[in-house]
Amino acid sequence: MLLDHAALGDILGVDVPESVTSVGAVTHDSRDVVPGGAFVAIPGFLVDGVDFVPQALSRGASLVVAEREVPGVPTAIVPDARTALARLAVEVTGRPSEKLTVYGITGTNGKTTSSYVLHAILSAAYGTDHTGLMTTAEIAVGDSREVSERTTGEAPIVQGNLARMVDAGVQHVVLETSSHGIHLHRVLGTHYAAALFTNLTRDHIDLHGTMEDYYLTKRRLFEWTAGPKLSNVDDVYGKRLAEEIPGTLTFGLSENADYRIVGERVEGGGTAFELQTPRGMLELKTPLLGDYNVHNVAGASAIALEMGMDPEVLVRAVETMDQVPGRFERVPAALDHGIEVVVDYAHTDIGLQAVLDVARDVAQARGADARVICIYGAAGDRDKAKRPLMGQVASRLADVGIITTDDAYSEDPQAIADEVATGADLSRTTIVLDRRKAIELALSQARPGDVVVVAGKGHERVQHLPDGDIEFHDATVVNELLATPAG
Ligand SMILES: CC(=O)N[C@H]1[C@@H](OP(=O)(O)OP(=O)(O)OC[C@H]2O[C@@H](n3ccc(=O)[nH]c3=O)[C@H](O)[C@@H]2O)O[C@H](CO)[C@@H](O)[C@@H]1O[C@H](C)C(=O)N[C@@H](C)C(=O)N[C@H](CCC(=O)O)C(=O)O
Ligand SMILES: Nc1ncnc2c1ncn2[C@@H]1O[C@H](COP(=O)(O)OP(=O)(O)OP(=O)(O)O)[C@@H](O)[C@H]1O
Repeated sequence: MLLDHAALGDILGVDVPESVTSVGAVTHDSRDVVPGGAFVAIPGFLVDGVDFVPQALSRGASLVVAEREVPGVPTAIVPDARTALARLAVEVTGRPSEKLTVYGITGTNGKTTSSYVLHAILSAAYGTDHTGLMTTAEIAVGDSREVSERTTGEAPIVQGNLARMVDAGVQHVVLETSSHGIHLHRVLGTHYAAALFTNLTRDHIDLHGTMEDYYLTKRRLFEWTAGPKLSNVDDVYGKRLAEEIPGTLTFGLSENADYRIVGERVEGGGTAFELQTPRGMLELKTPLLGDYNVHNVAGASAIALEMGMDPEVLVRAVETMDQVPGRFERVPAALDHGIEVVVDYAHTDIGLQAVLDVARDVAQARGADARVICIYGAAGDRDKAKRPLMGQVASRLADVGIITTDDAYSEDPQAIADEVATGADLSRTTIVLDRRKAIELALSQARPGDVVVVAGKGHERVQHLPDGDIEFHDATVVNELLATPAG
């Protein structure tokens, strides 16, 4: 949509240089500028967007927006560049969220999984071609899927994707909404029809400073949402959210939950439970395993029901949904070899504990001698405190541990592995830095019945190493190795 000079002044609330007649696109990245588009210079954490104004102009930017004067360049000077970016992105794409039903999902854990459950329910009700998804793992615009780069992209990405969805005839969209997304105004101006809160545990303190700020940031999604709001009452912050935001309903194990989980049990390779709803009881079965996934399924179901979903359609959708990419993703080909191989995104001690608890249940169901073999590692340039804790958890919950390289970024993979190993039981742990070789070792050691957990990278397709990025997708590598005759 073309924004003229007057519209630009209204949107930005500041003087726009006289020379600017109109703008047809907006970006915060000089490399993505198109002729006639606006470039918004964000003062980043590492570099300042203003440094890239010359490149933006050389690519044909018709408007520069920044928080300070850019010498020699007519600039719209705004108090907050990210707010300006979001406002321009919403308007230039024609306010797409107002033409869609957008479901926002936030929380520390379970956002992606809950998003996939809700997407499966919506797809069953309205058709995959009328349903969209934006998550850490994938972006789905109707039937077309692409790999996602971020949980919640910058405003031009979010609004651009929503606009693509409108053009493609999508009506219902699940938008995984991170606290970065809210704090950095990536979703500002997005019209949410419904909101779901999964839980809140310690994370992202580098961005928020305190848990209180982290919570209040997530709470804003609920302040923006006029329609149905669901919160996990079993979580301390979820309970608080329901108390603080009028009209918020709850789900969980608690007796007082509006949507109450009862009778959870492992059944037919998946999980079954009853959901007591304000309008009667639903018998739900899901292929997903693990206590936490019962909460994810319950929350997604509750929000869908509050939005008027047919319960029968919902029950069928939950039962037949596909695996979530990289979240306890079972590799089918492994079963032909008598073993179970699971790829999971767990990249913290807490995540590792959750996945290994479920893996242990699966192993026990496969036989008294079945072992859990865990391949894991910690990322570089990130929280170092978790490294020995990951070693401890893996040694406590797995029979065999193989420490390997995750995304090392600029750090030495051997040094990271050594730090992880300080927490591990070295009598049952090997370090194999090459991730492919580590997986190969685990598969060669696995005996019939064993469960192999490949933790850390989940759906991701690139490994970031000090020498550069390489293509690496755990499930693909597992399949390749399983297809290679042992030699
Ligand atoms: C810590 C953090 O949030 N960093 C964000 C920040 O990066 P930065 O300050 O280092 O800045 P920069 O990207 O180097 O550059 C500053 C500006 O110059 C621009 N630039 C840069 C280079 C160039 O050639 N031309 C150009 O115009 C950039 O587009 C940017 O606008 O500003 C960038 C642009 O807006 C963001 O992309 C970047 O997110 C980074 C990539 C990131 O990974 N963020 C993570 C932590 C994140 O957002 N995670 C949450 C989910 C977390 C979860 O739920 O677990 C998410 O929603 O994904
Ligand atoms: N409801 C939940 N409560 C606690 N832990 C969970 C829950 N759901 C998932 N997990 C754990 O968190 C991991 C990541 O799950 P998921 O990707 O759904 O969460 P997320 O919030 O989207 O995180 P990310 O944005 O990092 O992908 C899972 O592998 C599992 O170990």
